[in-house]
Amino acid sequence: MIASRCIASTARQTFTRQAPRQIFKPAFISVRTYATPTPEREKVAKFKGQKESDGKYCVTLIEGDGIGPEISQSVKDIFSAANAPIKWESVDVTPQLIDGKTSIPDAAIKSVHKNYVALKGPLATPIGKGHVSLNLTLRRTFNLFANVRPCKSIQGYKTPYDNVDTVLIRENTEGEYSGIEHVVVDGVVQSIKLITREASERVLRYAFQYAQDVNRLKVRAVHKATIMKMSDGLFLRVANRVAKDFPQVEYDAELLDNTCLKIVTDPTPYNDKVLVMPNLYGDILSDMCAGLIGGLGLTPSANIGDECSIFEAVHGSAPDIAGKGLANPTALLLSSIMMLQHMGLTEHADKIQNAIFKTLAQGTTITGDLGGKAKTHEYAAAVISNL
Ligand SMILES: NC(=O)C1=CN([C@@H]2O[C@H](COP(=O)(O)OP(=O)(O)OC[C@H]3O[C@@H](n4cnc5c(N)ncnc54)[C@H](O)[C@@H]3O)[C@@H](O)[C@H]2O)C=CC1
Ligand SMILES: O=C(O)CCC(=O)C(=O)O
Ligand SMILES: [Mg+2]
Repeated sequence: MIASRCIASTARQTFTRQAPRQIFKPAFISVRTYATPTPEREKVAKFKGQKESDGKYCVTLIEGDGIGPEISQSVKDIFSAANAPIKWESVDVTPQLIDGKTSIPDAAIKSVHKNYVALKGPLATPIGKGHVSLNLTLRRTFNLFANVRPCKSIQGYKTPYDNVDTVLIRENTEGEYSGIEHVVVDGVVQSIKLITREASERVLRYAFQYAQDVNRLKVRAVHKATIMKMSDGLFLRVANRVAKDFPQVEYDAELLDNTCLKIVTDPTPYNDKVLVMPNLYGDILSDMCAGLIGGLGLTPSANIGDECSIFEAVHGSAPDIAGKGLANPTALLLSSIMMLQHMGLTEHADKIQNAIFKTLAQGTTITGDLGGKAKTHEYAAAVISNL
């Protein structure tokens, strides 16, 4: 049911050659390099939310499962200490199964539509309970077609590579995540990877526009069209065609397995590129890039749509450490920085971001995943003291 709804809604969309209306402008990956607005960046639409009478913006908060509430609390505490003009509107997204279809409660949908932005903790996907991934459902419900996943080395935290600076843009609504699976006969199942020209074009245009917008003028499409000749073949053909509309952006393509090999051997050549790819490849590669800089506790992401956007960490609900105060809230915090930047609240973004990086560089109050002993709330308190 979900899959057919997705196909139908994709088909209804009018194909457009214009740039997507909202381009996320990343402070996290670019605070020094891209601080100056350029005419190109002025062209993109601004965040549509309005300040309320108390001078604050209302943002939907989905705390999530597992470690979600703990790391969300850190964000709330730090935002409050930093006097960030944000008012949180917590919503429940416990999935409802109606006629075999996973749906988000209406109140949550209304809240995100009203506020245009949401911050989201991780959501566990129940296995074997009839639900498709709630994350995927959210991305489809709000048509969040591009998932921007930057990954940058943290000063003071030593990893095999000192200078990682990757940006990955993942198609976020279809591909291997379409959820179209069925049993052919007992012992034989089929899972369909759905690729459409419309969704491919939409994310590819976004990637090229993004590259141009942040002056990172190389786009590389990552694919496996040698094997998935029709599906990845279509994605690649669309990439080749869209590239022609962005002559100032250098473009090439690379096979996924080769990208994996090269990026873990030496990530440096990827520091000037925007990687764009179908859904599953982006899911896997983004965890791999997180591994290059110290793990999933550090990597943020932005799910971008034309109407609204949801910011979340790359990681999941971490059931192995949930409820123990061991989680690193940095990934969700950096996602909230991306959100502030998206909303044009750059001063608050910079202030909180600097405190996070200072705390990590000091290295005295860091969480266990980074080799420290601090509990989640102790790390948050250290960030607050560095504000
Ligand atoms: N966007 C989302 O909401 C995502 C949800 N999930 C869901 O999360 C659940 C658990 O998935 P897993 O495969 O265990 O992946 P996971 O990302 O939750 O955890 C993988 C490993 O990284 C560690 N880790 C993750 N975040 C951390 C943090 N902030 N601080 C310290 N350590 C951290 C965990 O302890 C675990 O050892 C599943 O139900 C999955 O479907 C998975 C990925 C993304
Ligand atoms: O929805 C899920 O269960 C997993 C999602 C995921 O891995 C991701 O967003 O990176
Ligand atoms: Mg993932």
